[in-house]
Amino acid sequence: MKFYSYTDLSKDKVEAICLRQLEDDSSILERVKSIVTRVKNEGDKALFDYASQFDKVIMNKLYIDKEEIESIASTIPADAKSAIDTAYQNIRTFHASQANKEGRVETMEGVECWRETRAIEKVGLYVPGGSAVLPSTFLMLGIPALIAGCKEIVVCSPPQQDGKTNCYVAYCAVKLGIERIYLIGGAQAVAAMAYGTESVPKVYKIFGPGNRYVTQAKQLVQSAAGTAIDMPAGPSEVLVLADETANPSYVASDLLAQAEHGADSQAILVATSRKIIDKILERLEIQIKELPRREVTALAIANSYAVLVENLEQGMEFSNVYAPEHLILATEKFEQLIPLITNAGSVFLGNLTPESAGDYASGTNHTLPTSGFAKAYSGVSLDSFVKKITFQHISRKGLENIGSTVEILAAAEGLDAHKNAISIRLKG
Ligand SMILES: NC(=O)c1ccc[n+]([C@@H]2O[C@H](COP(=O)([O-])OP(=O)(O)OC[C@H]3O[C@@H](n4cnc5c(N)ncnc54)[C@H](O)[C@@H]3O)[C@@H](O)[C@H]2O)c1
Ligand SMILES: N[C@H](CO)Cc1c[nH]c[nH+]1
Ligand SMILES: [Zn+2]
Repeated sequence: MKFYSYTDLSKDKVEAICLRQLEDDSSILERVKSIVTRVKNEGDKALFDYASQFDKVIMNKLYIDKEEIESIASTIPADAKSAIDTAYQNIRTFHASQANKEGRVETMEGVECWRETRAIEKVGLYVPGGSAVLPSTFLMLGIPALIAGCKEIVVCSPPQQDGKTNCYVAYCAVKLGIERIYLIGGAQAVAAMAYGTESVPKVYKIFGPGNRYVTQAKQLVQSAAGTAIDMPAGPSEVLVLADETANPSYVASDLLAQAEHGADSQAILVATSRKIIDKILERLEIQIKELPRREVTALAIANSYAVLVENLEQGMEFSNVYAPEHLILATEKFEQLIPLITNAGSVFLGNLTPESAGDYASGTNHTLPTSGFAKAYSGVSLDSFVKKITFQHISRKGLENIGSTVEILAAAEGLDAHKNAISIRLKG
């Protein structure tokens, strides 16, 4: 892990180390463009070919239906079933609490404005399944989609070696009432949902995290096909801000938890003394040896760094520039830092709140902006699955009250037809 001392870094250098761009980003874009174009032009045929090329599976059908889903789901071990049930309940409770009805507002006497919520009718959910299959993501996307009332929910997830999905994903589908899973992964899944193919329905908005192919494809179809996306939710990352009250073993475990997602993940340690950094890295070296995914985890750690800061406030200053997907405040003084947070996807407070709890089961959503997009995007929530439509109603009294304001502003813009739409009513 590289090391920096914050006070020695220029502003430009801080910006530079916060960039998540990797060397081959432009080649990923070219590859994704060609995949998306082929799916758009050739539909299912391209999907079958890509399954064989990237997922190493020969598929004779691009999906599994209710009966097969139920049969796969029935093989789930009892403890996993009950863990999914608990996670489902917590995620449902938290997301259901986000459904706030707004009232009507009278901005002037007789001028009433309000918003009504409507579900996005057709949504596409991407459940990652490359280096690890993530049924937890299925819950994170499926539950708010159901609460919102989305009518058509299309689900894509890469085929596993047997050309199917696993029992955990299948059980999530049963719980969510999803009757078809498309076994398609990567950029080709995103393209299929954006343009539609013979088998895959076209959707209005695509949700879900994924590797750099998936994330790049979502950004591409947003501009090329006009498909909305939740946000760029790419390779996982965490920034841990630690002081002398942190537990080094806990911090090491949190850094490794995100690093194990993939070689392009990042785990950033920001600490108030060199001694704390050394202790945490010592623990990390011990823990990593025990991990089954230690090789890929080590690559992510090599792509990560530690930053020495003078105090927690300076640590927050750095964190806000980095804008982490996950921010862990490994300090007993977390309360005083909350007001200083301006950019982060999801925040974990204190020494007993591991980020893994949010990944699976506490209730918050784990689909979050990465690569600095937390500066402008929120993570997935119930809001992501709905549109807020504005309404207004103006009475005769309201027209009299607002009329001249609109007429004068329309005249100022030289738009007489706008002005007339008021004048004609005032006269009538
Ligand atoms: N930001 C978030 O909210 C969040 C949440 C969960 C997971 N994640 C991230 O999601 C990612 C999941 O990645 P994954 O790879 O395990 O699964 P994935 O499902 O995102 O990608 C697998 C697919 O990538 C495609 N692919 C693989 N190699 C390719 C190549 N060389 N060219 C073109 N396409 C290729 C294949 O089609 C394959 O099906 C991880 O980076 C993880 O950190 C992020
Ligand atoms: N940490 C991921 C979000 O970046 C979510 C996840 C799913 N499974 C385990 N972790
Ligand atoms: Zn995770």
